[in-house]
Amino acid sequence: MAKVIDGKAVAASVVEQVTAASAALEAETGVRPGLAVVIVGDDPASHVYVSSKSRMAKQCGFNSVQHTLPAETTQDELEALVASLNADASIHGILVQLPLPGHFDSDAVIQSILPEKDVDGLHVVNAGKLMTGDLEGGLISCTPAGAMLFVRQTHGADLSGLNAVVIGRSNLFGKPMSALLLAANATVTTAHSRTGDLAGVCRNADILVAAVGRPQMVKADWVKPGATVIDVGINRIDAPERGEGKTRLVGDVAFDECAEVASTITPVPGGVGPMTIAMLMANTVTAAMRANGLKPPSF
Ligand SMILES: Nc1nc(=O)c2c([nH]1)NC[C@@H]1CN(c3ccc(C(=O)N[C@@H](CCC(=O)O)C(=O)O)cc3)C=[N+]21
Repeated sequence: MAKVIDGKAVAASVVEQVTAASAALEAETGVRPGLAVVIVGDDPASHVYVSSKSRMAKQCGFNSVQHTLPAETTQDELEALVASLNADASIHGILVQLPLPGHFDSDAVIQSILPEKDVDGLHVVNAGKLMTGDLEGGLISCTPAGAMLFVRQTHGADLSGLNAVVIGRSNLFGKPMSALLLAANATVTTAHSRTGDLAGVCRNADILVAAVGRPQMVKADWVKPGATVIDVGINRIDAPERGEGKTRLVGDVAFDECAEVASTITPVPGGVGPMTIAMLMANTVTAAMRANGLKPPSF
């Protein structure tokens, strides 16, 4: 049976470091890190995530502000809000919760955020810094940054000689994850829905990262014996065994069977999810310290 990574515990230790850095910033400059979270529309799942982000921000000692806009908000109105947050010196991090309702040009909204306040790491400037190996100068997308912390805890900082396979190629996760693994000297394959013999490709992986959005798709015979398996999927499926109409969260990995083959594996829930929020806090304190001429710790 594989070692199961406790994402909540690792996230708690990151949050502890963030809280200390935030207190040090405030003691030295009188400035509290400011995080603005913008949510448009009334998707209930999004509201759950946003409230846990606000709660965690307060726990870190941040000034946390939430802007809740109606679903009918226009592109111009949303970009005007971002512009006012860009100009607000008390705000160091801006997160626009995705997905936005269908009538928005999400990319235009994201690119309107100042790169130094883009705590999601989605601005082309931040994506470009990551792709060109400048890991210290920009802000890195929270979920891959969190997944990478698990990888470092398991394998150390140098992945020389190890094969890593990332299933998924989104700008939010797959591409930055592949870039981080490559920067750590892994030999990286970015697999996706059009990959041939996906199972065979995955069986080569010493580090297998699944971000496909298909419940329990990765099976035991896709996993190299002794591999590290990181599950980035969050899928809600029916759970009639829990009672009529009940659901539960599962990842993209068939956990029980893969845990028999892997040496280390992350659970869902309690794996990458809590780390995403912790790394958002880390990016916010990083942005606030840089804005005030201090060198942030490395997380
Ligand atoms: N601009 C933007 N940035 C994001 O980072 C972003 C976003 N939009 N939109 C939605 C997704 C999703 N996301 C999650 C964060 C934490 C958990 C999390 O903590 N999950 C818990 C379970 C939570 C539950 O029980 O529902 C866990 O995995 O243990 C999940 C999902 C951030 N996202």
